Amino acid sequence: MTQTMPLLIAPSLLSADFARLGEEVAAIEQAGADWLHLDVMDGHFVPNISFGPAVIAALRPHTKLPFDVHLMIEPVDPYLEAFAKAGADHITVHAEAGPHLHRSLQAIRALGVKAGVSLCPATPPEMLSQVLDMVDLILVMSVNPGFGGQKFLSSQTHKIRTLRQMINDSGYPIKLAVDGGIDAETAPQAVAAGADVLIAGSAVYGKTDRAAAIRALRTAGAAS
Ligand SMILES: O=C(CO)[C@@H](O)[C@H](O)COP(=O)(O)O
Repeated sequence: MTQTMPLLIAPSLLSADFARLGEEVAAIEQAGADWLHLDVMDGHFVPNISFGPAVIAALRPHTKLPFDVHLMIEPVDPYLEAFAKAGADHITVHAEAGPHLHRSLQAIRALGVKAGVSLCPATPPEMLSQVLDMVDLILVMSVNPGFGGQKFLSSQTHKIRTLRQMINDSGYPIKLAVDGGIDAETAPQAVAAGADVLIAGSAVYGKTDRAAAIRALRTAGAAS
């Protein structure tokens, strides 16, 4: 499939140097990123703990990039307001976290934030058929959530394709993001299947020249 939508690159802060987060955020804007992806992990929904709203609020003055906050936490509803106040532009929740996805999406939009929903590798795309009118972003996990640096699961390309079709059929302007194991080798598969946002941790923050890493992803995506 030829990419006709603008391809957005969202580096994941999870692979940044946590001792220098303010500088790492500013540097990625300079390097040409479109969004900053912030992975929030609770040690319960996923087997890792990252950071919470206080860190996000502290980083907000360091960049004008949209903050794409991915909540891998359960429960999620009690924390939505805190992440909106911290400066999130998008809040993505997991369909598997529950208890009521519809209610969570309503709450995110009521806070004036764009609403996203993410699917783990084992979750079928049809789970989203009843909420397409309520989402601005769908995030397909192409690894099991919890850690950076894992291998891209090619099995997820079929799901990306199905979701692209569902989005096009719906007529809603929903972004389709892919997250996990994205690099210049795997980006073409994700984009060819219909992704228009590439989230990448180690392939950007893991490199010394982040601008070159972002360009490499754009070039790879455009070549799909
Ligand atoms: O949400 C997650 C992991 O749970 C991702 O955002 C990873 O942080 C992506 O890292 P790489 O696979 O690109 O290194």
